Amino acid sequence: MKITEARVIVTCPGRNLITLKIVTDSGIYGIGDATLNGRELAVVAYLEEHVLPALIGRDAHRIEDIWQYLYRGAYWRRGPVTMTAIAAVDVALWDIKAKAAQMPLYQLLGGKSRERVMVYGHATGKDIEGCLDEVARHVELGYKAVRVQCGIPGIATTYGVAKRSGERYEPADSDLPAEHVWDTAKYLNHVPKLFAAVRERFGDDLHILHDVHHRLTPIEAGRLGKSVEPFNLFWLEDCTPAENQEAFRLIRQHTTTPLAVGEVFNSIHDCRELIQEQLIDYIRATLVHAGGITHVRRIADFAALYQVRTGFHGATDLSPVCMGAALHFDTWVPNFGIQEHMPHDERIDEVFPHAYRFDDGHFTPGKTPGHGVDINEELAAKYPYKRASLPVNRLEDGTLWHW
Ligand SMILES: O=C(O)[C@@H](O)[C@@H](O)[C@H](O)[C@H](O)CO
Ligand SMILES: [Mg+2]
Repeated sequence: MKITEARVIVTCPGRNLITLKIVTDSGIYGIGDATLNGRELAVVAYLEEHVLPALIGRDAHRIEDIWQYLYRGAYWRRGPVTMTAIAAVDVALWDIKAKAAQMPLYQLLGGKSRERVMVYGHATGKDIEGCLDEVARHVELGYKAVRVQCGIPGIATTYGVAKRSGERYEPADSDLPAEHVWDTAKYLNHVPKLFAAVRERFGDDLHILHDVHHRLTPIEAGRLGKSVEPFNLFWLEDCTPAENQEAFRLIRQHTTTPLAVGEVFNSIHDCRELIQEQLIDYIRATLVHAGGITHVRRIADFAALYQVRTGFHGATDLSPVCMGAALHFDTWVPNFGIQEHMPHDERIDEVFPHAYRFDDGHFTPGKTPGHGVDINEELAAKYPYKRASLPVNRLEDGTLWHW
């Protein structure tokens, strides 16, 4: 089955999303997500200049060989741009192979390990009360797990909180980076009160998750983890920047609060020690940014050896193509933990018709051959690209901090 065409589709139905479409001489085509929030056109250039011309004429069934060709053959290995480009090709080829086999992708991976996939939603609020109302709405919708984020008194803008209540949270909200201000002390004094209020109102069974978004030092993360142990969080996410994997040894010495890391990782080398030393409990690296199914399957299998479970990133800046493929992966992977779910804007759902369905706090991926997601190219063309940048973050004294 020869690759005859490979093209990138750039669209912005409410936010920029990049899709790769690979067409074969059998008429079967596959699509992959190539979206890297705030750096979209870098991936487009990488694909169009350095990858797609080399794909034409290759056998679409040789997924592993093409992956190795694009990884080892790049010379300049790893990095978010390279691995997102490779991921888009990889997921499109797995989509093709599953369609050719006339089976849903999870069957090709090894069949179902579960009937449905537990997801967590995002409850945010300008203050604790506002967040509690959003938790109540998610519980009403059937979610068994909710990520809670709220504004911090004395800090103007906080990660994860929409500008206006009820609005969708979109971090890439300006042409050039907006400047946010942060104060760790105010955050550490306030956020345990949020978890206490959630437990008080919703009891012990609701899974509570929280994203620190890389902002603490290791000892501050240890202090926070210890202070919130009474609230039995499902996980504390990105509690400190994880380039230095050893930093998590210090955190682990101080707390049993489960730790999740990895949405910014793009290869197994970013998380090998974290997994091997059991410094984390959930690995978040997902298909679109970590080299696709072929590589993330290696990460998941390695994590299984150390009882680390998957907890894929699933923000709205990852397209329905990534969500669809991830849900098939989640349905198969034996060491599944949880899947992040932020509902996409209706315009995005129209551009990307999909087979996955939400019910009672869980998703099912659908049974259509492939990953079950398509793209309406005519509709996609109606939404031209518009540059959007992620914010930067400064401490109150002006120090450039982690966003
Ligand atoms: O856990 C998450 O979903 C967040 O960390 C993301 O919203 C992240 O900020 C965005 O994906 C960045 O583009
Ligand atoms: Mg996160």
